Amino acid sequence: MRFSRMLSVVDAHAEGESGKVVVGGVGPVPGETMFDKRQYFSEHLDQLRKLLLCEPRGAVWHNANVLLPSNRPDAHFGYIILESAEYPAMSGSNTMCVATVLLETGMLPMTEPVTRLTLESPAGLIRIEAACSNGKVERVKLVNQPAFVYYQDAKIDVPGLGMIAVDVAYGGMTYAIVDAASVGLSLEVSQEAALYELGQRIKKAAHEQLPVSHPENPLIPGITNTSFTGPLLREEGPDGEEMVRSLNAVIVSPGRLDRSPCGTGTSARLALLHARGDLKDGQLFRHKSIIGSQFDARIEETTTVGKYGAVIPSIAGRAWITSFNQLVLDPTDPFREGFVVGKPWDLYTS
Ligand SMILES: O=C(O)[C@H]1NCC[C@@H]1O
Repeated sequence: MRFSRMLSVVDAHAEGESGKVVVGGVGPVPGETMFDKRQYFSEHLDQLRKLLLCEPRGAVWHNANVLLPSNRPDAHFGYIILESAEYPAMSGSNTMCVATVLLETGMLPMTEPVTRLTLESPAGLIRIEAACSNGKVERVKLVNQPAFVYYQDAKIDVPGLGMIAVDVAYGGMTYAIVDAASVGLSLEVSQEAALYELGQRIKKAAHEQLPVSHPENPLIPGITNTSFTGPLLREEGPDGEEMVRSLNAVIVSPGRLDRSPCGTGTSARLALLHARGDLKDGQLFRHKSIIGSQFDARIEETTTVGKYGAVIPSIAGRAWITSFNQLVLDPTDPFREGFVVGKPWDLYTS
């Protein structure tokens, strides 16, 4: 059999969120930066995203990352991020999967107890500290690109809900952040259908009523996620200092729960907590997902992005390799771009 496509894929997950890492089979992608390559890929190679993420090879809860050589001398590797309805500039759970796969497969050398590396994401450089022991990456701490708040306590009119208050912040993806209780929701898996449906309705209304544009890159997508948040709890942290703890449930397009606590959503929330004075620089923010997995986050520095005050967040979590696959496309396969049943998987146009 002569296949018309073959991709070498290492499947992984970070705190429960899928993150396939394509380590071979794509070939060179034109573009100077990873953002340039992201643009080229979305315009000329989107069939591969569908092959990886759509049925029968993928599922709506899958994400994929394509490893590429970086043109930056200060980056070990680059990667572009493929999700069900967009090519995000950055992704926390996906970055943890990429770092874990690079080190555990030997594509990059592992040093113990800590390996430091730099990856080029479409959003820019992501510095990584991987805690390693006996060949296992036990924890990935990433320092994200700056996160900032577009709108605080903005009112939007949501069909079927009326006027509600939302915050809008960027942390690598752009989030409408809503207090779950304020719209009658609780952060439990039993509420997933309501979370999906309302999350999609809120993000659409926010996208239409609250214009956003990243000051350094207007091509970065607008609001594509809704983060439903729980209350802030203050208690003694593992280092004896006060930490802040909370829950969140992120609805990723086209409408499903992020299984992880969402690294870019946590980054966006960190910017909001800083703007509200609810979190000190360096203070531990422990963010849990609806399945109970957790990321530990901190404000590493403060900075500005255009006219916005911003924070530089660090996010730490764990990832595991789950399988090694050769994904192939038989030229007689009628679904050369996969298929979806139900919700349209159109790329989100901001
Ligand atoms: O952790 C994150 O940032 C990602 N998780 C799925 C959606 C986001 O890209």
